[in-house]
Parts: sequence; C-alpha cells; structure tokens
Amino acid sequence: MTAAPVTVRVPAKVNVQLAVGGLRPDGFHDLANVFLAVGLYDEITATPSDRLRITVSGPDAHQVPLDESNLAARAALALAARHGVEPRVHLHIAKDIPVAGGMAGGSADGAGALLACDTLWETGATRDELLAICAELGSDVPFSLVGGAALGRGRGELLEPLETGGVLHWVFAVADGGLSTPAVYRECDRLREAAGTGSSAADVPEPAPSGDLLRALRTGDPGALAAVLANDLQPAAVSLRPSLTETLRAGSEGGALAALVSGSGPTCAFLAKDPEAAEGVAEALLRSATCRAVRVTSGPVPGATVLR
Ligand SMILES: C[C@](O)(CO)[C@H](O)COP(=O)(O)OP(=O)(O)OC[C@H]1O[C@@H](n2ccc(N)nc2=O)[C@H](O)[C@@H]1O
Ligand SMILES: Nc1ncnc2c1ncn2[C@@H]1O[C@H](COP(=O)(O)OP(=O)(O)OP(=O)(O)O)[C@@H](O)[C@H]1O
Repeated sequence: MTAAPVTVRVPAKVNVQLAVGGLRPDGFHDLANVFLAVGLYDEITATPSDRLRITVSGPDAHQVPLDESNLAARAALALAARHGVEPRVHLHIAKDIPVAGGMAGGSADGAGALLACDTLWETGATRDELLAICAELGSDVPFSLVGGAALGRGRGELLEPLETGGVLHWVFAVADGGLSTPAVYRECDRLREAAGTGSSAADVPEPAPSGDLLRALRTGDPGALAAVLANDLQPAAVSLRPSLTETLRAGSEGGALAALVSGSGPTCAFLAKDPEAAEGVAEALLRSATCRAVRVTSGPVPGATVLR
C-alpha cells in the first residue's frame, strides 16, 4: 500500500455508431457499439482513509450519489473483495462529465476508481482482471478503462480496439436534466412495438458495425464519418425529450457536418470539420439557447490514466 494519493483521469465517450438489437431475456440488448473517447474528463483521487468514503466536486456534484450505489464505490468494493483488502479509501471525484448525459460519466468514475485503488493498494490486478471487474460494473465501464476507439459487442462490454486516423473535432450541447439509460432502452423497445416490427431478439436483425463507418474512422475523414454516424437510441431519446430536435437543428444550422444524440442522451454531439468550425457551432448553440452548456473538444483520447 502506498500512502501518497493516486489520481486517475478518465475521459467521456460518444457513440459514433450505436446499433441496438432486440431485447434479450436478461433485460439487455445486443449492440454494435462504436465508442470514441473524447477530451472531457473526470478525475478520481484515492487516498488512504479509515473507511470507504466518497466526495464529489464540480457543477453537477449534487446529482451524484455518495453511497455504495456510486460506481466508484462499487469498483473499490469489488477490487477489495477479490484481493482480500479492506476498502479503507477516500475517493474524491472531480466531476466534469455531464451526469446522466449519455457520455458514460458514472462509468468513467467506476473505471477510474478501479485503477486508482489498484495502484494505491498495489493489488497488481492484470489488465484482463480489471476489464472483467469493469464489465460487472456496467456495459460502458470497460471502454472507459481502454479509451481511444473501440467496437463494443455483446451488451457493449466485449471490446475490440479500432484504428483511427487523425483528430476529430466535436461540440457537445449539455441539456438541462438527464435521461435514465434503462428508460431510453425501454422507449426504444416501445417504439419498435408501436411500429409493428417487434422488439425481441427474434424480431430485430442482429446489430452489425458499418464498414463505411469503420473506414471513415480509419482515414479520420470527418466528412465521410459525418455521412454515416448513426444512433438507434436517438428516436427514443427524442421521443422522451422532444426539445432535442431544436438543439440538433441549431447545431446543424451552425455549420456542424453532422448532429446526433450521444448514446442514451440527452447530450447532443456535433461533428465539425476543424477547430474553427467547432467554435462556430458552439457559438450558434449558445445563441440558440436550446441547451444548458456547450463544450468543445476532440477525440480520440486515451482511456483511464494514472496522473499521480
Ligand atoms: C447507451 C450506452 O451508454 C451506449 O454506450 C450504453 O449501452 C449504456 O451502458 P451503461 O450505462 O453502462 O448501462 P448498464 O449499467 O450496463 O445497464 C443499465 C441498463 O441499460 C439497459 N441496457 C444497457 C446496455 C445494453 N446493451 N442494453 C440495455 O438494455 C438495461 O436496461 C440495463 O439494465
Ligand atoms: N460516479 C457517478 N457519477 C454519476 N452518476 C453516478 C455515479 N455513480 C452512480 N451514478 C448514478 O448513475 C446515473 C447515471 O449517471 P451517468 O452520468 O453515468 O449517466 P450516463 O452518462 O447517461 O451513462 P451512460 O452514457 O453510460 O449510459 C446517475 O443518475 C446516478 O444516479
């Protein structure tokens, strides 16, 4: 055990393709989930303490649970149980990723706490063991650990790294209030039932990654990528939050190459040609007053990283 605090930085994600299969008997959906890590970060600092304690700072801190339902706490408990360590740690989360925004903020904290505790306790868990614990914590958590770009299969936890060429410039419109991920998946099923196509795994075609999209990521051509960005959860997020239509329109009119809901939403993501175009999209979104905050960033960026 080291006595010095350990700080880990973990990025948010955007899904450049989210193909959703039918509802499985276990309540999850099979996915073809193309993740991209982007430069909005939470920082998790682990310090020795007399007991497990969570504190959170940042503008959305009041929305984050401080009990054992916090994904950072669950990560510490899972690692401690496996290695026979007492989970005596103070985890401080400096939160910059929007809460319940479809950008995997809680997942970032789970992956970050796991890496921070592994380093603090000198547990020496293997990468595969860390990934297995991440998958138990949530479908998005393994990607928060690895970052970069990756294809997630199964419920999103089975990752295959993807090659990317060049930097992609993004603008994110943060909404007032979050959306619950299970509620958005339920709405997706409801819309499929209402359309008469059915929502079970037998009714919905197996989700598959788009070859054009993987090629566009490889070349890093934002124009080619913009043409094929796709999120099967977008109609459900818009159905639950119709005002997102105005946000998506404002960013498109502001010069974005493409606009889509990030994961389960309600954050909206806009792909821009270059940094100047991204600033133009951000200004248009701010003028439109269709969102609570605007963030300009880029990706891919590395996953959870120990800063010390
Ligand atoms: C929307 C995405 O963010 C896209 O990356 C993820 O699929 C959500 O991942 P997550 O927040 O880590 O979700 P989990 O904590 O694993 O699951 C929360 C709930 O979301 C639904 N869920 C999640 C993942 C999945 N492949 N199918 C689902 O139906 C289930 O109702 C599940 O009970
Ligand atoms: N460390 C955490 N940070 C934020 N929320 C957390 C955390 N731990 C648990 N939660 C709970 O999880 C809910 C979803 O939060 P989160 O910010 O992860 O959503 P999200 O970004 O939409 O997730 P995803 O994109 O993975 O579907 C919150 O409303 C909160 O109750």
